Amino acid sequence: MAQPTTSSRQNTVRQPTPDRNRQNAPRPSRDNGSAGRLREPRPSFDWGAALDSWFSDQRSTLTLGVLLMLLAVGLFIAFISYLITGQADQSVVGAAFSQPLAESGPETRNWVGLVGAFVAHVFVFRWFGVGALTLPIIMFLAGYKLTLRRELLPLSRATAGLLFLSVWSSLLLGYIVLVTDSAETDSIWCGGIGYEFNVALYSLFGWGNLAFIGFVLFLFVVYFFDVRNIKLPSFSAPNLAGGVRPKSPKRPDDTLQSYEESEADYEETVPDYTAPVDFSHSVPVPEEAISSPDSPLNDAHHQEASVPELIAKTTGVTLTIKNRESVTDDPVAEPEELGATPAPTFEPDPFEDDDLVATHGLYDPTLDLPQYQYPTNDLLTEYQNTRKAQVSEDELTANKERIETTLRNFGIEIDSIQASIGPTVTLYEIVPAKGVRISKIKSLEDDIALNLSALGIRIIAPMPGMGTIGIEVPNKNREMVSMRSVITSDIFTSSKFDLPIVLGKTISNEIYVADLAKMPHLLMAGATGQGKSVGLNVLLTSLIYKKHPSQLKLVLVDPKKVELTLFNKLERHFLAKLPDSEEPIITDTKKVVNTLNSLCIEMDNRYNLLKDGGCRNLKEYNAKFVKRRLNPDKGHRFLPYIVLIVDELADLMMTAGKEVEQPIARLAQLARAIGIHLVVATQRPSVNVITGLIKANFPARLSFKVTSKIDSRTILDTGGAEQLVGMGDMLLSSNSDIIRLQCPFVDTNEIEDLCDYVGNQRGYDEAYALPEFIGDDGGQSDDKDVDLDNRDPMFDEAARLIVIHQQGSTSLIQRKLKLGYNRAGRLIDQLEAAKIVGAFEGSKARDVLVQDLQMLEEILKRLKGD
Ligand SMILES: Nc1ncnc2c1ncn2[C@@H]1O[C@H](COP(=O)(O)OP(=O)(O)OP(=O)(O)O)[C@@H](O)[C@H]1O
Repeated sequence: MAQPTTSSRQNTVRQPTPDRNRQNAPRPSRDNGSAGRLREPRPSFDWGAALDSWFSDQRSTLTLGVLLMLLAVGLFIAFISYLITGQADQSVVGAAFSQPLAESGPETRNWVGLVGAFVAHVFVFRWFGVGALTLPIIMFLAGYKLTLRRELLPLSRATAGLLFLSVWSSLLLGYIVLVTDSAETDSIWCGGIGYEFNVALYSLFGWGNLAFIGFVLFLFVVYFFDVRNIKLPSFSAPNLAGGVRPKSPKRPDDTLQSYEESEADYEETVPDYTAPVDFSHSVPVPEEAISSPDSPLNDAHHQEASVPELIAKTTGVTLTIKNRESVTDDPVAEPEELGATPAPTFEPDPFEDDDLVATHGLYDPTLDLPQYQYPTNDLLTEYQNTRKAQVSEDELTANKERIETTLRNFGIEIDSIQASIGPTVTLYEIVPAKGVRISKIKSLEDDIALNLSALGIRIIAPMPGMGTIGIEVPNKNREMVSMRSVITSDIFTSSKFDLPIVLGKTISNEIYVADLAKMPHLLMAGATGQGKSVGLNVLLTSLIYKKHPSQLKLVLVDPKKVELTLFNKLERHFLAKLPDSEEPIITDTKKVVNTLNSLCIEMDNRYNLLKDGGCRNLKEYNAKFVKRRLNPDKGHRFLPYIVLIVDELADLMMTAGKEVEQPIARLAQLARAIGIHLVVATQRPSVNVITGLIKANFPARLSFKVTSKIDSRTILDTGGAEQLVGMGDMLLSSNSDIIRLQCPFVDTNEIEDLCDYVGNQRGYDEAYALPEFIGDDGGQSDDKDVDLDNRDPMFDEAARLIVIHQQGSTSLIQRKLKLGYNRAGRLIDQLEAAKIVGAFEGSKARDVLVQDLQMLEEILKRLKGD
């Protein structure tokens, strides 16, 4: 049987507290076994946390951001002014310290007064010359980022570049001023740094100074632009007549994400193949059009272009397109021009091109919703008077004496006993006298509990890694661990886990944060009213506080129909659902089965994507996608984590049995690598609910108080959970370690505020769509009477898309044409009726019945003629 332990494990972090670390030890004295006084370590002010919380407050960042931008504008004006009027101001600045300010002020000619003149004198005259102008630019960029939470330019890169420019321009201008002997009049342009540098070295190297300055520039270019990424052939971009490009895209980073952007207008212009293009509109191009070595399309960037753009490039026909909606109406889309063979894949993948990162920067999924604000701490209640467990010295002494007496009555002598007070229980650690067998103490568990007349005694014999025995005794007055106290803790805020969940406080008051991604699934049990729902809310709250909606999707299954309803409001941010379902939270058993199967399809799809991308797991895959190494036109996309929460497995197992068990087990077995994680809760941890198949695939298990030792064994493989004291008191078992935790408390009104806060922000158009899954009974498409005379306006475009991709999938239409599920579904029905795609075949994509665009155009013409 697994030995209980309180040791930490790989995927958890605990707040180091003095007593667990045995350094500052706020423990009772060991002398005579008498109760010691528990001393609190003196709290020291935590600057890091204070700064963090200051920066997480939007008011602070807004104030600082606006201030920085105002300062930047002021400085910029002051510097420009100094470059014009600086000669005159130099004497004023020089005299500023020797004469009253009232006299210096009016003499200043700088547009920003004496202060402007003074600051400019230092930065421009003393230091960088005209290069000082970069400083206000950097400040402005930083202020803009703080204010609007988005970047005008990548800040760190721009800062590095601009700082280099300021120093380098100073050096170069310093050289020019020196060799032209114009320091009297022009040293203001180069500043003191550049001039003094050149003066110091000129006598030694002469014109070698210039060579040095040139070399510095060379070094900068080599490293800043990382020449390894520059592919020489791409320097000579093909110069084709005609083409389209987006009119001044707002941000390069936005090329792959346009959820919040309106469609850009397009104008006829000189082709610019390096300009970012919205991938969501792009489709692959027939191979012939690309594979030819002298094809203008044989370049990484060209894959990003849309069909008409590509046609324009291949044929030389120039399109004038105001809006992409009109693309398919354009008569130039002659299929012959494109070549007849549809070949949706490219080999080798021209996307393997670092230039994309150099041009667009790294892909940032959070730019899907750039204005998204993470929830603030004040949404959670700060409970007063509940901060510390109240265990009096009398209680400690009494318990110690009773433990000692009880043990002595059974003939067990002890050397010492000491206590650590936790939020719910106090741990008495006993060092038994030499020769006492530990199994003897363990066997007396019930007798000791009886003598201490307290529920919830748990004996840990021996304490792992120590020669001691632990006895946990519940406190008379327990501490309520508020959600706010754990969410705002350093350990949680600074956690770098992929899916950090804060599970509560340990016996030694350490905050316990685990990584759901490493668990990788969690099975939760607990009799009714013991804190399971609160536990699930805590878990969800942790994730929502830490994750951006683009990084995490939740699938919520709630057969009880009441527990998770509040999370409805997160539909367009965090929730994922089946495309045809109305409700984002799944309550109906049939739908649950479909959802689980749909997740299995998502899992298979993700595995295929990983295989295509040559990655072993989600992290590697996303990292590669972020570096723009995976081509979105080949179906690659940033994959958010998916967390499936099932509140009440028992209900489902009773009604659907195997239908539920199998997909859950399959997901639990395979889904960890592709970022799908399961949290399954049940009131009834009996073997027909937590079957062997399910249990075997959930290594991490959490138990609130259960009603019997058998239940405890079912969930934890050991007793103990029946002795918990309720209200969030729980045991976590993972990798055969068992640890007792007090779950934080989060109330429904806090959840409501949190969901309102997130839900009221701008979100995606709809919930994250899981793949279609239709069970044996078919389920959808009740009326198949499709009227082809009444075709959707996007019919032609959808047909071309399907034929070019040779993939009859609704989600392809949805994604590429940016349509809702229902409309895409109607389109696919119409395409089926027009015999362009085949019939629905369960989870497989439909067959495409039309082989090439030429055939398709004939069908379309016929349809129009009818
Ligand atoms: N971590 C906690 N700290 C303090 N009190 C708690 C905690 N968790 C639960 N409680 C108390 O226990 C009550 C019941 O908790 P909860 O609703 O989570 O139980 P449950 O196990 O989900 O019950 P059911 O299965 O019937 O829904 C809460 O209303 C709250 O008063």
